[in-house]
Amino acid sequence: MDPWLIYGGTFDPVHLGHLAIARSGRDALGATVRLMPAADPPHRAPPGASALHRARMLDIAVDGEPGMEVDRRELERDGRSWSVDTLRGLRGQLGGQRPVVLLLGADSFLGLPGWKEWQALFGLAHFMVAERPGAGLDGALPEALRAASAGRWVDSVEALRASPAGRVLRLDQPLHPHSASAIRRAIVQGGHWEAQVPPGVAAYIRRHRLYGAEAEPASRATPGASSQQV
Ligand SMILES: Nc1ncnc2c1ncn2[C@@H]1O[C@H](COP(=O)(O)OP(=O)(O)OP(=O)(O)O)[C@@H](O)[C@H]1O
Ligand SMILES: O=C(O)c1ccc[n+]([C@@H]2O[C@H](COP(=O)([O-])O)[C@@H](O)[C@H]2O)c1
Repeated sequence: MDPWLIYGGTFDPVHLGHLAIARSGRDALGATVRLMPAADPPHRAPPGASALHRARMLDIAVDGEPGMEVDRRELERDGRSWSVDTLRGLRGQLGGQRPVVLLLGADSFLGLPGWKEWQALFGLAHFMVAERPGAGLDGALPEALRAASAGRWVDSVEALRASPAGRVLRLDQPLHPHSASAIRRAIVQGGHWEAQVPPGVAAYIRRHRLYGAEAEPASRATPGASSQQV
């Protein structure tokens, strides 16, 4: 059965690192990747942009990307966006046999023991983990996670296809330096940030003055150019 690949995040804002690992996950698994913005993300400060803006930026980012979709299921229910609730809902929709793969960064995976009902997650989905600068997997697992993931590590996507849940795969991909908090900081401080997000997302951030961004200076606007209005 074709795996269901889901990539949850705050995406505040979506950046090129997100898109790169979404593409890697999609290509490795040969499955559509569904980027799922959290409405009310647990374990972090409230996002700088509303869920509506974050989802629209994702729409812009995936536009024209084959095999990439935005999944709004966490925006369509009330309350905090606990992953265990999301995955149980997904299981209700897909049944128990279809492989479900949760794509996430290594920093998120290392924090798994802090997630709601985290041990139950292994019964609901596989994990595909993307390392990032400062968050590798070698020797870094907290003891509870090391114990819970022992015997679950696999080294090929075929093993993810072969069962519904419970395996962990390190995604083979180059490291990407981008981070949403660094981008938000650069916007506030007047630093360079636009090249770290897709051009349409940069335009959207300026148009809506998100994160304290200034509207694009008139001198840089191209007369007659039609930027995509979303
Ligand atoms: N450059 C990256 N490489 C690998 N994984 C990443 C990268 N950026 C984000 N991720 C992962 O994508 C998921 C969603 O990330 P999130 O939306 O929180 O962005 P972020 O850049 O980590 O944001 P922040 O800097 O605000 O924490 C998380 O699992 C995170 O670990
Ligand atoms: O369910 C939880 O307890 C939980 C705790 C922390 C993070 N998550 C999920 O992990 C994904 C990445 O989170 P973040 O904060 O790095 O954007 C996103 O889908 C969150 O909802 C989920």
